[in-house]
Amino acid sequence: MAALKHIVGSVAVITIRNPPVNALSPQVQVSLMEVLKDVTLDPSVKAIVLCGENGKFSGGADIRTFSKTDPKTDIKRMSLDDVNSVAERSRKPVVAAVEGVALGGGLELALACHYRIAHVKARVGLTEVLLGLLPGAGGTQRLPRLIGVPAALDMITTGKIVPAPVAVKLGIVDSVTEGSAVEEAIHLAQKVVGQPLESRRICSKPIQCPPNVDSLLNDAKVKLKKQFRGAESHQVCVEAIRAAVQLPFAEGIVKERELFLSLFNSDQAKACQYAFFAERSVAKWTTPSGANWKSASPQTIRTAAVIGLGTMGQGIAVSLAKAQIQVIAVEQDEQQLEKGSKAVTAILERETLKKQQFELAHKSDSFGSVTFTLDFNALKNADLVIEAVYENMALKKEIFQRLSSICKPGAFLCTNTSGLDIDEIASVTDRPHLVIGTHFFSPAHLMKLLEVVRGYHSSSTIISTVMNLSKVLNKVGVVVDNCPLFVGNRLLLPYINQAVFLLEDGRTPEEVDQVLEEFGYAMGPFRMSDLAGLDIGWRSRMEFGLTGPKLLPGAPVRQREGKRYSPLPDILCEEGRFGQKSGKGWYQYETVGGRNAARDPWVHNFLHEYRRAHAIKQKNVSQGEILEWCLYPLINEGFKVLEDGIASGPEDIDVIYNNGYGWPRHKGGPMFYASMIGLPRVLVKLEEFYKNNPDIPSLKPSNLLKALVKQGSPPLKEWRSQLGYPNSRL
Ligand SMILES: C/C=C(\C)C(=O)SCCNC(=O)CCNC(=O)[C@H](O)C(C)(C)COP(=O)(O)OP(=O)(O)OC[C@H]1O[C@@H](n2cnc3c(N)ncnc32)[C@H](O)[C@@H]1OP(=O)(O)O
Repeated sequence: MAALKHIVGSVAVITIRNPPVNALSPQVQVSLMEVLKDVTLDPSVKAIVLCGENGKFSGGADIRTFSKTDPKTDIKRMSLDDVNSVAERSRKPVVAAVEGVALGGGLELALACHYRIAHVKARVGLTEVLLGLLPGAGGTQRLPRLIGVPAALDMITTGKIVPAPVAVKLGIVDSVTEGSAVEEAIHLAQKVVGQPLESRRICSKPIQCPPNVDSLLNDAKVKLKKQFRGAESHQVCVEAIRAAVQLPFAEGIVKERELFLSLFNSDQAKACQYAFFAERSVAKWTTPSGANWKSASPQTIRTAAVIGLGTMGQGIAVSLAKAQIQVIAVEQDEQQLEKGSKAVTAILERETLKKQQFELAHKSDSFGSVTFTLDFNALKNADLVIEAVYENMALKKEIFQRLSSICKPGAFLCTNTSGLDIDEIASVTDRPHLVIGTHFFSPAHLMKLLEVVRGYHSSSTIISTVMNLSKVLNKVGVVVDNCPLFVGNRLLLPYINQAVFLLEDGRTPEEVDQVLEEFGYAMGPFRMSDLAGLDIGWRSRMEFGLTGPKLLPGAPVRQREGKRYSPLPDILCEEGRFGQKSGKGWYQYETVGGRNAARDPWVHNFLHEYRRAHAIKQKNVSQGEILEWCLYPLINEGFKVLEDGIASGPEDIDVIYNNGYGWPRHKGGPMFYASMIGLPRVLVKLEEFYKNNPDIPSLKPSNLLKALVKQGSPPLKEWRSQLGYPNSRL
């Protein structure tokens, strides 16, 4: 039975049972319906308590069943909404005992109950929008009636999850307990037996609308359009709330259903649900040698050290402190230490304020302490060290040599690098098996992604420890193999190069950015490069002799070793245009460090002169071609990464792109996107591009892509078998 019943006095306690998160699968819904009807008819039962097994109310509808559901028949036959209305119409009081989580359909079920008691650590939210859907079991009609339109609009359109103390202030739950929510709910249920229920039925509540409700909804749509470019579900959620505002409850439910069905089978919903499971699947890492998440023994990190308090080091220190880890932050000179400590303290103060505001000053766990020091010996007690100095192999090796002699045996040594060789760094230590790459993304206290780069000798213990740490830091860790630039930046390189070639061929930064932003990227390649800093790539190209003093004399301006090369980004840097940090790059900014990119006539004039000087003929490229020209080489590199065994599956690449590179989640990730548009199309286009541009090797189609097309383009979940890995569980 998916819903169990036991009787306490005159109270029937119905427990949802579907481990691990008590998802409301169709079977659970049927079972709930039966038990609910049963107890409503049972004269000995005077009140009902609804709870979930193992301290979790419910993680919502069972997402895994969505792809197997035919919306035309299955959803109409039986839906969670039917269960909810039976609970709400019941003449016996129904109390929801919310422990753990009540998310999506879980919260919608709780909203249909007459009372809600939550454990203080419980979290609630209508998260459907993040799955490309809307709360289709009455959530869009009940929540605005319960907590008002503005608060409901915020929660429903963002999928925000709130802790119980916030939920009680908002009016979502009636009270919070530090003890057992089930006991408390039984107690309440007994107390309210016989009391009138009409005022407790949210469906009967009149909706409180602010006078400017129309403009509130319209403004929300504009804001959401900017925040979630191209994503439909956020917009449709607003329309469902508009229905709540304009229509009586029963009609609103009909409209909600209609809007829900318009999203249910969409490609965007499929992409978001794929992204959800892909994130879960990367946690279950495995290495070619057979080490895996199940058999490894992760260690708990209580004290961590950060070396280098530049932008990355600051963010990493804050991230650790926010996770209640004690941090030792080390710098090499007094001035850097003072600058770094001021920055870390300021960010931590802002984060504390945010946390307090969010939790409405409810007592909450404080952050870990951060000790700032110049003394390397202070690292001797650290469980784990993250070196975050700038990208210079010699400097990193010198630090790791010192760490070997200072750190306690067993301490884990991590290097925050975006592409340097982990094995070379590990080779200078006394413990290569305890060395690993941790590629954080800036700002490190906010960005979700952590690329965990295993070296040749990295043990399963360090991999699992860092993967566990990523969860503790509220990040998504993805294990990848060691290769130049790892996974994320390796795919980024051809994408950026292609975008720059477009400038040579006659396009402008604004035109290219617009196409990629309309596709859904948070920022186009030029805006993003300005944000990241153009000097980073420039220094690395100088290091590799592609430009600057190490460049071989006589090298053609637009070629390196016979391959097409654009010196445009180098010239910008030579002009002191490093992006936002210098107030100018591909765009101009209002001030040094400014955020608002504006068209820069200097850049346009410079591009014009450059094309004239090199006699480059302008090409007519459509918006669709700009998109394919930039994205297909990125996807192609993804296939090469899979071929090389650097990422263990397409999901890993997609999770990296969704969480670290601003890829629109509603397009699933680059590999998922390729599977949706069709591998043959990607292959044909790459072949055409490569034929016309044989001097751009990244356009040469990967063998894996060709092999998959030859096999009839199997679904993404079967690609792994081509690589010798077991197929995806998705
Ligand atoms: C219409 C649509 C309606 C009415 C809906 O309700 S849509 C679903 C809305 N619910 C959600 O968006 C919640 C999704 N789940 C989560 O946010 C989290 O899983 C959690 C907070 C519930 C638990 O987090 P955590 O403890 O970290 O565990 P995992 O995330 O690793 O999950 C454990 C396994 O449970 C599977 N899972 C989680 N939620 C669902 C679900 N709603 N349906 C099906 N399966 C779910 C998850 O995939 C993990 O399983 P494995 O992948 O490890 O096998």
